[in-house]
Amino acid sequence: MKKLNVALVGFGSLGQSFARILLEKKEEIEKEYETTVNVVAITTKTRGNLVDAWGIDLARVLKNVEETGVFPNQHKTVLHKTSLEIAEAVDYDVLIEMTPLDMNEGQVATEHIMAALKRGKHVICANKGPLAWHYRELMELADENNCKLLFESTVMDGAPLFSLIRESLKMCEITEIRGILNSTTNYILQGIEQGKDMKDIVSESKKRGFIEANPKYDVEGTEAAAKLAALANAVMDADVTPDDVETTGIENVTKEMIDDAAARGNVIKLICRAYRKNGEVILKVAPEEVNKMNSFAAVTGTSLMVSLTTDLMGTLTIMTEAPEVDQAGYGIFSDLLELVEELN
Ligand SMILES: NC(=O)C1=CN([C@@H]2O[C@H](COP(=O)(O)OP(=O)(O)OC[C@H]3O[C@@H](n4cnc5c(N)ncnc54)[C@H](OP(=O)(O)O)[C@@H]3O)[C@@H](O)[C@H]2O)C=CC1
Ligand SMILES: N[C@@H](CC=O)C(=O)O
Repeated sequence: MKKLNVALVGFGSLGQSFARILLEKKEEIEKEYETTVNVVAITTKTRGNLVDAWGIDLARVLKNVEETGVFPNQHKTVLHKTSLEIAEAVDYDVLIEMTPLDMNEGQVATEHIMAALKRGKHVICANKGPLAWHYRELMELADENNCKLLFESTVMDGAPLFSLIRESLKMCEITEIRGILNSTTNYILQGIEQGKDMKDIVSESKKRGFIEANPKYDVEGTEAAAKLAALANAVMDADVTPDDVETTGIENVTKEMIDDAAARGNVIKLICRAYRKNGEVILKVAPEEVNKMNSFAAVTGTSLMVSLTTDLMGTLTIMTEAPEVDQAGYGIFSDLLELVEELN
């Protein structure tokens, strides 16, 4: 049986969701790929870190964290080491980056990823910040060190967006992107329409785990801008950052505006757009009125949709219906399976 050692950097909603999927499918991976996936490190900001070269008892850790919020004391808790030190020193094969989005140039996540790639370790990244600010640099570093940097869950949660483009749109040039890329704002807009209070919607989104650690990033459109920049860098060969995205959030959208739009046969959606103009990639995130007959109007709740306009395959639209954090967990799991297959 081969062994794949994994380090989880961040163990919040997404880290725990991925851990549950890994536990559920562990035996199936062993049967199908003759590979056992071992979690050898889990790091957090405030709960300390776990490191165990023999493999952490993930079921026990999950149970403890779910029930008490802290790690079980049977495991060695390494309090003195930061995530970066662990990324630099622990013996793992794959680092999975799941710390919160930070609009300060995607740090500290970018440092975690660089530390891993420099050591020749593969990386799965759920945090869009590093790709939004440092995509080219990170891909070059991965190439130089013969490593993979995969990031399926950064945009559209676990929907196969990047893998579809990679595997099934070969040699297609993507000339335009139009999407609803942020679940939280889509959910909030629907809540406002139903007369709910913004504070209640935000606290429900927290419980369900899809809102950012800093909810302002969702509401003010910056999370969507980071996703759009990451997507444009990865699939349009752009070299942009979220600072290049003209961004307006939904903080000023009122029930009156939504009702007025409805009277005109429209709904308000936070729309992300990227397109080429005179060789430059233009990026915009803003609330727009969308006709009720348009497919984007049917994207309700946490659902997401992206339309890719291509030179060879026309326009292709992908939608993920009512995703929750577990669909993002699956995005990480699918990246992990790609690595398991590759290393087999
Ligand atoms: N939730 C979702 O539906 C989705 C999330 N994502 C992305 O995945 C990432 C994680 O999201 P989510 O799990 O919801 O976030 P959470 O806020 O629930 O969890 C973040 C985790 O990262 C830890 N952390 C924070 N700062 C550091 C640091 N400097 N070093 C090490 N660990 C740190 C936190 O520690 P502590 O436990 O001490 O707080 C926590 O364990 C984000 O970038 C998000 O944008 C992507 C797709 C969907
Ligand atoms: N906060 C994000 C979570 C996924 O990336 C969203 O609401 O879409």
